[in-house]
This record gives sequence, structure tokens and C-alpha cells, in this order.
Amino acid sequence: MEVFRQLKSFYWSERKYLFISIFSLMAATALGLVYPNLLRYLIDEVITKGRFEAVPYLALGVVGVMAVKAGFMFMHGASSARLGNKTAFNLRKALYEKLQYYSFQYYDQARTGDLMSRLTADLGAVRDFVGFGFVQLLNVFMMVLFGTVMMFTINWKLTLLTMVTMPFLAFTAIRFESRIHPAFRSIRKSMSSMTTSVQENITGVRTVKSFAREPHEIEKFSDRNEDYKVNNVNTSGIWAKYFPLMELFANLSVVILLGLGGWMVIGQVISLGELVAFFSLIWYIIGPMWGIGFHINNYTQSKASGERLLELLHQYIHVKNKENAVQLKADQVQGHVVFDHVTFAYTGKQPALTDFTLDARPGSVIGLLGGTGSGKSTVIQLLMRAYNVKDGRIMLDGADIRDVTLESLREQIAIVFQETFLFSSTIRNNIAYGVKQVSMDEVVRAAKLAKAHDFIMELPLGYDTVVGERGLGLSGGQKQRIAIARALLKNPKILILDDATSAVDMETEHEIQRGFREVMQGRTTFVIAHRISSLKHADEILVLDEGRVVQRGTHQRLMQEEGPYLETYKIQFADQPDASWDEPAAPIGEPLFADAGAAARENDEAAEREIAASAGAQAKLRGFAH
Ligand SMILES: Nc1ncnc2c1ncn2[C@@H]1O[C@H](COP(=O)(O)OP(=O)(O)OP(=O)(O)O)[C@@H](O)[C@H]1O
Repeated sequence: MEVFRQLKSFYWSERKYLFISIFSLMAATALGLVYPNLLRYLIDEVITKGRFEAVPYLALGVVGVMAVKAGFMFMHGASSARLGNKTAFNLRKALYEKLQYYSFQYYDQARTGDLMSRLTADLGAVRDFVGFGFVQLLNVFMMVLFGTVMMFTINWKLTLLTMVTMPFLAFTAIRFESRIHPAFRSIRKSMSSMTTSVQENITGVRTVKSFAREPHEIEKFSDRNEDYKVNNVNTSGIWAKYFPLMELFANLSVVILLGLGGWMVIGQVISLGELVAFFSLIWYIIGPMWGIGFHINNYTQSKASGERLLELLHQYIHVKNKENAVQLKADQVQGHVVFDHVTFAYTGKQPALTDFTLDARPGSVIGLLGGTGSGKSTVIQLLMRAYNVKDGRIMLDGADIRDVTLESLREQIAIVFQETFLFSSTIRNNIAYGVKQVSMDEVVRAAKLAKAHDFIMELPLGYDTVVGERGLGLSGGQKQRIAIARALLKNPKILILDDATSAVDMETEHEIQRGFREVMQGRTTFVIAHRISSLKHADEILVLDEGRVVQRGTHQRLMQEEGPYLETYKIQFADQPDASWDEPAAPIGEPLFADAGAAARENDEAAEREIAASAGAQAKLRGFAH
């Protein structure tokens, strides 16, 4: 019951339904006792004494009692359903809210299928027990109690003798409970592993099909399906072993009653009517005793489910607001970002970032370059406080970001991720996602800046087109442009572009960059890119390798020193058969962040020519520089 004590806050507010349900079920149960008494009266007072004229009145009495009992059963059903569903509603709400605030650290490990199974099957089991199971379990005890008391009033000796097998029955039921509980826990686990498999398969259906891995997926699912089956069969085995035993003990008491009771009637110790009433009462007790297995099963299942829900509810949230956290005021934020000797490692891993230091003045553009896994995205994750920094600190306008409320910090930041996530909603809603009140004009303006407007207008329903789950139905570049529009619309103090234009073609990238330039003036911008052309006008470019800054400076400076930046430049440059790979030969637009990088740009051409000459690729360079 400890589990349900911990879940009390979810159902206690609805206790009036609980009490109505208990009261009405008890009343109905008590009315059930009228029937054996009527039988006794019918035999001893009416039939034996030949007063047959009373039979119709007795029959009417039974109908009346049954009608009232039906009324109480209706009240029990209705209030239990309300109680169960209100509890489920409260729990679902709390769990969903909790899911919103779990830290990235939690989601790094979480399995969607498992979460879904907790939110559906486990929640359903708790709902059924709180709504019906509990009251019915209580009713079982009441029926046994009422029935026994009534039997005692008829003949205490016969009652004691009839009840002699009941302790064995109770003992078997308790043994049964202790075996069946772990079995149900295993069933729940294998169920969630099976749903995880289904969910992953549906999400990754394209990958599965493109690698023709359907047979492998079927086999993987079969294993889990098998595991689920085995767990269910084992549970049925426990059930099959204990249930007949319980039935045997229950039936033994009937045999004892008939034998001893019959003998007592012959010896005129009790009347025939009393034996018939006794017989009816013993079934009144045995009925719920048989059901006790079901109720215990129901209880243990919901207890296992309740534990799994509590595990979610008690999950530690790593990143949360401190007490007295400062609320950033949007109109006062400058966007001055400082990383002060930050070292960070993901749980159980080598540091992803080591002694990282950076001073990004308001309105400046910072470029991050580095190979896969070098720590670029980690810099961004830490800035948005997806994870807490323990070694070193990150400051925004002089305040440690751990002292600032998460909401106000993230309101100042807009990120365009490498992978675009779109919700199954209209394009308009997807663009307006990060902003509360927004007009259609603003949405269209952002879409135009992100070069998304034209292709959106070509869709049959334009901005009202509903995109499929995860944006299916749109190309990678189109999705990225919608994500860019979403970020632009937010108009943040800090803009982060995490390989944001990797999926669009060069020309579109260039146009989008012009859009950024227009919108992002005065905003601090972080650009992660693999193409040097996307970063070259940044105020400072940091080159990362295995979490360490190995080079830093402007494009112009970095081009003049030996190192990975120059190497990358050469590789990117040498790989291109056509000079137009990077930016159009004829400058169709200004470079990105022209204002911020204006000083650096002046000498670009000369530096690039020098390098290209040394690489023996002058012809290609003509298109690269502008
Ligand atoms: N959520 C995570 N949990 C554990 N380790 C992670 C996580 N995210 C990144 N890492 C690890 O941290 C290191 C740096 O990763 P990061 O994503 O910052 O690299 P990156 O430079 O952005 O790479 P890419 O260009 O491929 O996106 C890698 O070794 C990576 O495996």
C-alpha cells in the first residue's frame, strides 16, 4: 500500500467519489444478505407451516430488494469510474508536466517506447485499481465479515467447523500474491521493451527499408515478443498452480457444511431452513474468496505499475532553476557571452570540452570549426544550459547562467539545429512555435528571410499545409528553412546556427545568410559549420579538436598560420573541381555577417590568393574569394 500512499495526492482530492463508491458497494453487499434470510424464512415459516399465501409477498420483497441493490450498484459503478478517470487525468497531467522538465541528461538515456508504455498501460492499471480494484478488494473482506457474522448468529459450532479450511485458503492466497507480483513486474518490463521496439521501428522505418533490414527487425521483435510470451506463460503457470488449490480449500468447506449440517438437521440441532441459509451464505463467502486471486492480481499489477509511475515522478531533474534565480529582462539583455575555463564531460565519458575559454562581445559573430565529435555542439548545449557546467562557468552579461532562470535564458536564445524537428501541424504553427503572440505578416516575413516563402506558397494549402510527423513530406533543405524561419521569428539576443544550412544548396545558403545579416544585427551569433565559407567573416573563429581549442582568430589570421584551419581550407578548396562550389562566381549577395566581419574581409582576397598560389590552384580560387 506504500505505493498508493505515495500516489495519494492524485486521488485524494476526489475522495468523495471514493466514499460514495465504498458506501454504495457495501450497501449492495449488505442487501445481498437479505436473500439467505428470505430463504430461511420461506422454508421454516412458510413452506414447513403451509402458509403458502405469503409466497407472492416474499417474491415481491425479493424483487424490491434486488431493485434497490441495483440502484446502489449503479452508484458504485458511476462513482468508481469518476474516481478512476479523475485520478488518471491528474496523474497523466503531472507526468506530462514532469516530462517537459526532465533534463537532457535524462533524455540521453530514455526510451520512448518505455515512456509510452508507462503513460498508457501502467497508468491504466493504476486507474483501474484506484477506481474499482480497491473498493472491490475492501468489499471482499466485508462480504467475508458480514457472511461469517450472520453464520455465527445461526449456529456458531457449524460456522467454526465450516470455516476450518479458510486459513489454508488465506495462506495460499498470500503465497500466490508473493509469487505473482514479480511475475507481473517482468510482464510490464517486457511489454515496454516490445513497445520500444515497435516505436523505434516506426520512427526509423526509412533506415530499416533502405538497408533492407526488415527480416532483422522482425527477428528482433520476435525475440521481445517471445520474451513477453514466456513471461505471460510463466505467470499463467503460477496462476494455474495456485488457483485450483484455492478452489479445493473453498469446496472442502462446502463438503464439511453439507455433511455436518445435514447431520445436525437430522439431529434437529438446526432447522432445514437454517441449513439452506447456511448453504447460501457459504457461497456468499466463497464467491469473493475465489475472486480474491483476481483482486490480488489486480492489486499487484497496479502496484507494479504505480512503482513505475513513481519512478518517473521522482526522477531527479539535473538542470533546474536555483532558488532566487534571476529573471533576465528581455529588453536589458546585451548578449555578452563568456566561457570561463569550462571543462565538461558527459556522464561516464571523457571530457567533451577542456578548458574552453571565450569572450563573445554583444553583437559579435563566433565561428566554431572542428571535426566530428570535437565538441562544437557541446559548446552550444552548455550555453543553453542543457547540462550544468561543474568546472568553470558560463556568463551572460556578467551573470553566471546557473543563477538565471532557465526560461528567461532560453528565451534569449534561438537555435537552428543540425537536425530539424517539425511538429505534425501546419507550417504556420511550426514557424510560430517559439513565439506566443504573432501575426501572419510576421510569419511570412520570417519565411521570406529564410527563403522558405516561395516553396510554401507552392504547396496546395500554403502556410496551412499540415506537415507529417517529423516534417515528412518536405525535403531536408525545406525543413531546415522552416527551422530557420522559426529562429528568425523569435528575434533573440543570441542566435545559434548549428550546421544550419548544411542541407540547402549553395545559392540558397547564400541568400539565407543575407536574411540573417538583416535580422541579426546587434545579436551575438554562434555559427557552427563545416564549410569555411560560412564562418570566414566571423569576428573570432575557434578551431576545436577533441574538446580543446587548437586555434583561434579571424579568418585572415588563421589563413596565415600553419594549422588545421589552413588544412581544412586547402582540403575544401582542393576538393572542388569547379570554382563555384563555395559561393557563386558572381557575387549574388553580400557575405554573411558582413558588418561584423568587414574589417577582416579586406585582406581576404590577398591571403586566399597567396594560399591558392602555393597550392597551385589559382583558377579555382577566383570563385572562392570575392
Ligand atoms: N548527449 C551526449 N551524451 C554523451 N556523449 C555525448 C553527447 N553528445 C555528445 N557527446 C560526445 O561528446 C563529444 C563531443 O560531441 P559534440 O556533439 O559536441 O561534437 P561536434 O563537434 O558537435 O560533432 P558534429 O560535428 O559531428 O556534430 C563526442 O565525443 C560525443 O560522442
